[in-house]
Amino acid sequence: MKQYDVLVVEDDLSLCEALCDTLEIGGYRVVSARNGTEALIKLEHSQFKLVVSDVQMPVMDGFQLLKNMQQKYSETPVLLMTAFGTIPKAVEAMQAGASDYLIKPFDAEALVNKVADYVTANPSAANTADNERVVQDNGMKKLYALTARVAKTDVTVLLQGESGTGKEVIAGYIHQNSAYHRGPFVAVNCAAIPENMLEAMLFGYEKGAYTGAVQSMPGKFEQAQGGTLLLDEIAEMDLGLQAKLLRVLQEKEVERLGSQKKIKLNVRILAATNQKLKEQMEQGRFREDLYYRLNVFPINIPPLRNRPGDILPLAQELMQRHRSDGKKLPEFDPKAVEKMLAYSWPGNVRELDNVVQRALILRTGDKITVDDLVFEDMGSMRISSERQPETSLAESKDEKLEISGLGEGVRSAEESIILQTLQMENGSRKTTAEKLGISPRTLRYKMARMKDSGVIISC
Ligand SMILES: Nc1ncnc2c1ncn2[C@@H]1O[C@H](COP(=O)(O)OP(=O)(O)OP(=O)(O)O)[C@@H](O)[C@H]1O
Repeated sequence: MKQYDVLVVEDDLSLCEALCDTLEIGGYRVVSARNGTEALIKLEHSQFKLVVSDVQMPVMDGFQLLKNMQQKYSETPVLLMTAFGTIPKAVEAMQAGASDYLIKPFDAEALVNKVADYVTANPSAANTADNERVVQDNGMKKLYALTARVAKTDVTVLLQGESGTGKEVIAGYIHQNSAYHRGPFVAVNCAAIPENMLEAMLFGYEKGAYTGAVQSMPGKFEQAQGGTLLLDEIAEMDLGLQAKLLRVLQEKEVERLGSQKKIKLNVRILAATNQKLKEQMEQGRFREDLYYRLNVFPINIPPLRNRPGDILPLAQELMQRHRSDGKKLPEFDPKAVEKMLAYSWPGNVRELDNVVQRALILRTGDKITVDDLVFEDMGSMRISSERQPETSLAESKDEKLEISGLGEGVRSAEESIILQTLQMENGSRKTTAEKLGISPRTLRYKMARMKDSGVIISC
C-alpha cells in the first residue's frame, strides 16, 4: 500500500490545488480528493498520516467523512477546515472527533504549522516520483529518447499536448535527467490560481506588499532555486503578467512584490499547455516575444489514441497504483482490451485512470470484462465494434447533461457516481442500475462492498 503524508479533501479545485502546492513545497507527500466519498476510496487504497478536509462539500461532507472514518481509520487524525464565522461548527467538529480545525481563510504558514503538529515534513521525499512511468509505444520511446537529450541542456522546453497526456510526467522526467535534478521540482498551475494571486505566488512578496501580506513569502521562482520550475497551463496567464514573466526570464532575476532587491535565479524553466500556443499568439492572446522565449525546444506529446502501444501497459500501471492489497492484479479479458483500444480517450491518461478505478470497483470476477469498462464519452468509440457498448455513464445526450450537472463527483470515482445516481433516482436500485448501464446484481454487489468499507448509504 502506498504511503502518503496528507490527504487534502476540498471540492473547490483552485483552493485544493493551492493547499496541495503549499504542503508539497513544505515537504509533504500529498494526495487530494474532491469530496468525502472520493476521500474514502483514496483511504482504502493508500495510507495517510493526516486528513485535511473541508466541511461543506457535495456528495459527502466533512462531518460525514469524519463519521465514516471513525469506523475504519480511527487512528488517522482529521483536521477540518471551517468557514470564518462558523466557530460553533469548529466546536462541533472537535466534538465529532476531529483532531483539530482551521478557520478559513488561513495563510500558508498557518496550514503548514498546523500540519507539522501531526506529520514531520521530508522535503526530499516530496520530490521523489514513486509512480512507475510507462513508455511502451514506439513513438513515445522515440519522444522520451529525444527528451532525455534535451534534458541535459539548459534550454527552455515548451510541452504541448491535450489535457491528461502526461505533460507533467515528462516535465518530471526532464528534471530528473537534468543537471538540476538535485534541486526541487516546483510546478505552478497558472490556470488554478486566481489572476490577482498568481503574480505574488510566482515572484513572492514582502510583508505589507498588499493587504493580507502579513509576512514575507518567497515565490515559486525562489522556491525552485537550483531546480526546475514548470509553468503549467501557461496559456491562461494574462497579458500583463506575461510581460513581467518575460522580464524575469530575460534577466534571470526576480524581485518580490514590495521589494526592490533583485534575487539571482538559477532555475531551469519548463512550460506546458494544452492549448495551441501559436494560435493564441496569432490571435493576440499570448505575447509573441514570450512565446519564442518559452518555445526554444518544443515537445509535442501525442494523445493516447495515437499511441495504442501505451494503453494496456498504462492501464496495468494505473491499476497497480490503486490496488489496496497484495493480491494479484486482475487481467483485462480480450474483449475488454479490444474495447479500450477502440476508444478515443478524449481525457487521455487521466481518463484511463478513471476507467481503471471504476473497473476495479465494478468487477465481480478475476478478470476485467467489457462490462466493467465505463467510459465517459461512449460517443468517442473510434471503431464500431460488433457489440453495442452496454456500460455507459451517459447513454443519451440528455442523460449526460443531467449527470454532469451533478458536479465534479461524476468524474471522480464509481462510488460517488453510484451515490449520486441513487440520490437522483430516490433510492431506486432498479432505475439506478438502468441509468448506470449495469445489472441490478452488480449494483447490489457494489453497494454491499461500499457498505462493508464503511460508506454510509442513507437512501
Ligand atoms: N507515461 C506515463 N506513465 C505513467 N503514468 C502517466 C504517464 N503519463 C501520464 N500519467 C498519469 O496520468 C495522469 C495525468 O498526467 P499529467 O498530469 O502529467 O498530464 P498533463 O498532460 O500534465 O495534464 P493537464 O494538461 O491536465 O495538466 C497522472 O496521474 C499521471 O501520473
